[in-house]
Amino acid sequence: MNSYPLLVVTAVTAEAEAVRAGLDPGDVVVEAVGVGPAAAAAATARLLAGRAFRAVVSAGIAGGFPGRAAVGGLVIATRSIAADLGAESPDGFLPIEELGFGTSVLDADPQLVKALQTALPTAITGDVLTLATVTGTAATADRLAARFPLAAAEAMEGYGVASAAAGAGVPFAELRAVSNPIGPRDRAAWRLGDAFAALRAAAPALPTLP
Ligand SMILES: O=C(O)c1cccc(C(=O)CC[C@H]2O[C@@H](n3cnc4c(=O)[nH]cnc43)[C@H](O)[C@@H]2O)c1
Repeated sequence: MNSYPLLVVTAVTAEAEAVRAGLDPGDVVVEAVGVGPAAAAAATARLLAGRAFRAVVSAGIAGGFPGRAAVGGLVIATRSIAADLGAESPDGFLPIEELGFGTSVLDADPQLVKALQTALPTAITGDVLTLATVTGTAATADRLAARFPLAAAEAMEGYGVASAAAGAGVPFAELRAVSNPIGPRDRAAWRLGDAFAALRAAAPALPTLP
């Protein structure tokens, strides 16, 4: 492990506070960087340009694919995938790879994934989708589940944070606590308290990351 601090970025302050509540002061730098991939990428790039960090973790709450990730549970990303980066066509969605403009898939650092798995043995591991629009219908949920058979969760920042990390040459990981099932929008049913409690309980694993 190098001596630089770990950077943990969340979307909103409530997520950052849940992570900080599980840490000793000074263990890790935790910053809220905004909602969505663009805000997350821009703010993370700025943070990485201003100070040396040994790694960056995108952390926060997420939707879980029913039958793959339970509400209140944790998901460690193997890959962060920009699921809506591409083009629609009459024959279905065309990812950016098929348009010839780069990649929609960014791998998490294998050493960070392994360290998170060791420290958080009850967490599940899978792909985490990044979307600019929260899924709110059964049809979209089913379509995403079929397109991404290894996806356990969706959130709005991971791919943006991963892009900034790749640009800075810093290892990246994503850790999510599931607040709601992915499907028909029912904001009142989001279990924010359970997800924040899971984030807080997971936080002591963060300073152990290489
Ligand atoms: O309403 C509140 O009190 C509140 C407190 C803290 C956070 C929120 C958010 O809405 C956070 C937005 C954040 O959550 C991720 N997220 C959660 N569920 C999903 C989902 O089903 N699909 C996509 N993203 C989800 C996302 O990363 C947002 O940045 C509210």
